[in-house]
Amino acid sequence: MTSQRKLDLVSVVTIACLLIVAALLLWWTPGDWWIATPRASHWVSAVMTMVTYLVLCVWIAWIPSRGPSVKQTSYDDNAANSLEEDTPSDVHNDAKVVVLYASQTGTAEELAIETATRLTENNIHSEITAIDELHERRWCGEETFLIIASTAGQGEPPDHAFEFAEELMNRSIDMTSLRYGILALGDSDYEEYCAFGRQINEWLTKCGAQPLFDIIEVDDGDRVSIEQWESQVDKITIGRGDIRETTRLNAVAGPPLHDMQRKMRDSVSL
Ligand SMILES: Cc1cc2nc3c(=O)[nH]c(=O)nc-3n(C[C@H](O)[C@H](O)[C@H](O)COP(=O)(O)O)c2cc1C
Repeated sequence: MTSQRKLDLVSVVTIACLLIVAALLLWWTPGDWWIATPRASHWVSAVMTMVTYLVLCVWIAWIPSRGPSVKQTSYDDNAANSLEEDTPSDVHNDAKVVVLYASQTGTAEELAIETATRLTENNIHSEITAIDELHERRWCGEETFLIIASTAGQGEPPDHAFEFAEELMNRSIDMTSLRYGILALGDSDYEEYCAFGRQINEWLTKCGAQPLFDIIEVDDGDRVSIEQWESQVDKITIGRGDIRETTRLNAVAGPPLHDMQRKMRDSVSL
């Protein structure tokens, strides 16, 4: 329950209690209770009480507009967001992180969901989407992308990202407003180790995007690299505590795979 709801509930309960007390007093006082015209001093104190009450009501109603505002962000108002004084230096003025994934057998997608969950726990807005489903113009916006990309085939992108790699990644786009981090999944047994993640990194660098940290490569699910990624994700902060977290799952992103499913999948891919 939000604090505003709690306040509303307290107000309702208080008013109900006062009404009950008033009814009891009315019932308890027999006969005429308005026995004489009040004295002037009583009128004065009654008027002062009323004025004080009204002033208090106006003051309480005014408090929320002075307090910290809840920032609602949308893609269109990113430019309007301004750096706060307490914003850490490696952090951006965008209150949302877009988690992109390219995945053949689900590991990158699963890690994307975990990353978005982590961001949500850190009170950061996030959005998950497959890398090829993001609208083209988003790549030149003032955004922050966390990209988790695996390599398939012989150094190729996963199937769903094939066209994206062929079309968009061959274009030069102005990405100077974009900040990004990449987690490249691969297996050093393959000649083209983490090739697709590296290609994305190269493309973004060429287009002028700003890396938040060096590309992190994960060799066959290496836990240490994933923990390194998690600690980088934790460093992404907006420096404000008043932003409500929302995670939009644009993609057909099911729940994270259970260990058993993962083991089965790994044994299939071996
Ligand atoms: C058929 C196949 C081909 C792969 N080719 C490569 C490759 O060329 N380079 C590489 O670094 N890893 C390669 N890998 C390893 C995957 O990138 C790695 O297992 C990754 O974690 C899979 O992530 P995903 O489930 O999101 O697709 C390959 C894996 C499979 C099953």
